Amino acid sequence: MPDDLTLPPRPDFFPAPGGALPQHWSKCFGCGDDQPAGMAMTFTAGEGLEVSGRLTVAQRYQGGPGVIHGGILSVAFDEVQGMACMVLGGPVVTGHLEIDFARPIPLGSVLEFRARIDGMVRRKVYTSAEARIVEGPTAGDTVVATSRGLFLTIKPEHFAPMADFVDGVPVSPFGTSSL
Ligand SMILES: CCCCC/C=C\C/C=C\C/C=C\C/C=C\CCCC(=O)SCCNC(=O)CCNC(=O)[C@H](O)C(C)(C)COP(=O)(O)OP(=O)(O)OC[C@H]1O[C@@H](n2cnc3c(N)ncnc32)[C@H](O)[C@@H]1OP(=O)(O)O
Repeated sequence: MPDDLTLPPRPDFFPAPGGALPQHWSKCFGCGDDQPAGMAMTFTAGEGLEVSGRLTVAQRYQGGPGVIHGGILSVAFDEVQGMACMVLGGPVVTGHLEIDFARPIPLGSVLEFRARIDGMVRRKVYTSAEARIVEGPTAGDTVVATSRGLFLTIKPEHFAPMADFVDGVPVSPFGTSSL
């Protein structure tokens, strides 16, 4: 990480700690309630710049025998670190994401993710996150996976060339929540 990073303020529009965060896009595979095949993650604001996310590890997320697929875990980290960027009040996309898979995560577990912005320079937003199993046979305080991400702030027009590929009219596009 560069050493000239700054931290954004926690904005007035951000919910109080424990408050639900809106979806960023209702057709999102990670969090959208207009995406039946998706992962239906939910998010709440934490203290300071922290954001929490929850994922129930469904049977269909299996990778190795009885455990979560690493790609699914990567989606969850992408999502929660993207949501941590919501304090910026504008859109971001992932430029780089890295994951450390520290412990096996059994199917049926409920994972809690905590993420935050560690610093920014120009359009670059450096984030980190960790996951714990909060429900299930191996639940505990152990960190089961960690992640670092680089997000780039973008203009909303970034998505304009892709508009024709959206699968139908979103029922409830930006700024909605299934909570
Ligand atoms: C997915 C929908 C998101 C919708 C968001 C809408 C509203 C929501 C509001 C808040 C967000 C809330 C929640 C988001 C939740 C979940 C997020 C999921 C996010 C995703 O899942 S999103 C899909 C995967 N993602 C992509 O689809 C990106 C494809 N990609 C590109 O579109 C370009 O690649 C882009 C835009 C990344 C950069 O392109 P660009 O031309 O704008 O910028 P440029 O190249 O000039 O780089 C500027 C500075 O970043 C450095 N830099 C760039 N890339 C780097 C890399 N990889 N590693 C290290 N440094 C990198 C350069 O070195 C330079 O650094 P320096 O300033 O020091 O010179």
